[in-house]
Amino acid sequence: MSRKPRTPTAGPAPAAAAVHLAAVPEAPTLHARTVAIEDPGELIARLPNASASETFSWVRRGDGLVGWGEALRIETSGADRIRDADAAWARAVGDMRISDDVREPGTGPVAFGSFAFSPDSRAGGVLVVPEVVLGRRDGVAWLTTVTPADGAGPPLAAPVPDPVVAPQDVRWSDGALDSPTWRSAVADVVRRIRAGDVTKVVMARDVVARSARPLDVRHLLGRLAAEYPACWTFAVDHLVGATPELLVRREKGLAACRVLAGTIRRTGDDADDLRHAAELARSSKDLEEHELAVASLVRALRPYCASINVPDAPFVLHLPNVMHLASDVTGVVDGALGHPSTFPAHSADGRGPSSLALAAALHPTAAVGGTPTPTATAILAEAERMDRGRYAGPVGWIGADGDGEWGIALRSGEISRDDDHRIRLFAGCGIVAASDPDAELAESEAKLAPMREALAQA
Ligand SMILES: C=C(O[C@@H]1C=C(C(=O)O)C=C[C@H]1O)C(=O)O
Repeated sequence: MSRKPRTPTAGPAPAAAAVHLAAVPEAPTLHARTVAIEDPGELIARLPNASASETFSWVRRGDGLVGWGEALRIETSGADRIRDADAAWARAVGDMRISDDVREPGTGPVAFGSFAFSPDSRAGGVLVVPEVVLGRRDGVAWLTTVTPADGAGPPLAAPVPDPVVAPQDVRWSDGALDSPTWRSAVADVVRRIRAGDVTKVVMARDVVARSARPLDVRHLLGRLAAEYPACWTFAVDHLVGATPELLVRREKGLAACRVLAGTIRRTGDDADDLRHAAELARSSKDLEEHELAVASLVRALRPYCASINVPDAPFVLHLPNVMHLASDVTGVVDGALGHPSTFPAHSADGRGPSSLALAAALHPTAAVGGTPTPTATAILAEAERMDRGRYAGPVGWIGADGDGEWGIALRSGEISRDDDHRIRLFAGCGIVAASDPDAELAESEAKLAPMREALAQA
């Protein structure tokens, strides 16, 4: 983990504070203030034109959070990247002055975060507290500002944003592997599964897009939120996407996870799609893949929960591009089970680990790694021949009491830090003994569709 003071930007924004595990005496105390506001309209439409590293979103069906600017940044790396960030956040909120008139999940200071899939990735992990957060939930709207306690901060009103810029002349190129090479890598993995080395391996691929104009995160967010309202449309530190999969939400002592595994493509014909949905719900290949994913999630969640509810059978989640087998698993988080809260000051009742500590315990799930996890992740790292970066890692937000929501960063892309015209998109598929490499290539294309379409000009 490293301290990273923000590079100063123009305008009246306050200087960013930095934090690490030890006390940082020179860092200014931050003041987080939340006030109720009139309905701001579409949250994403209120984002100003900030850089990709200072634009934040976590929006579903119009509710959620958007943020901009950077008041505090926590960077981590290695195997403990998620737990270290959780501990640093607990300390940071302990040092803040907080005034919160609204007291809903997502009010008070929040940190948006994203973490690399692999402990070995150079992408590490990050939590950023924006200078301004705009939120809405069930008809209640609020604005939070985070400023040095002794300084003047941004005004307590959302700015009028400037026009969104669409991409132009987008050119596509291969990522680490071209399609035929990825297809044969999948065929090799199928052979290893049939030989009994492993049961399931999730194989991902990347493609690269370059726009003649710099990419405007708000364009991508707007398109994704409009087309995929059932997904969580996110932006954190250059990573942008709309994921249908919830790694874990923790709210008032209850954990909720949405596990997806088992996929078919949409045809565009409703009657055909309904027939395919029924086939998906009966397909032994997909049901087996799904059961593996649910069982591994439940195994990882059990040590933290007094009770867990697992549905008897999955439902079919219909998205515009694909349909998935889905299970919503819930659990009552219990701090008395030997995993006390990381937030003692905020959870004196011992309500157990924070949302981020739970994310650390659950990542990587079988849905994005495979089964058994250690063998599967070793095989995928070798077979994919790329660093996944933050794709398929936890992405979401955490509040001052440790509650928060963490999705799995799927259906997403990472805007290059060196070239804001360039974005790398990712998609993966669960490979089992019965997998057909051609069908998996087509499935990966269907999973790339949301981001490919969001990059379209008009
Ligand atoms: C890995 C991805 O998706 C995952 C794999 C799925 C599958 O193989 O059926 C379904 C949903 C996700 O858990 C992706 O979208 O990149």
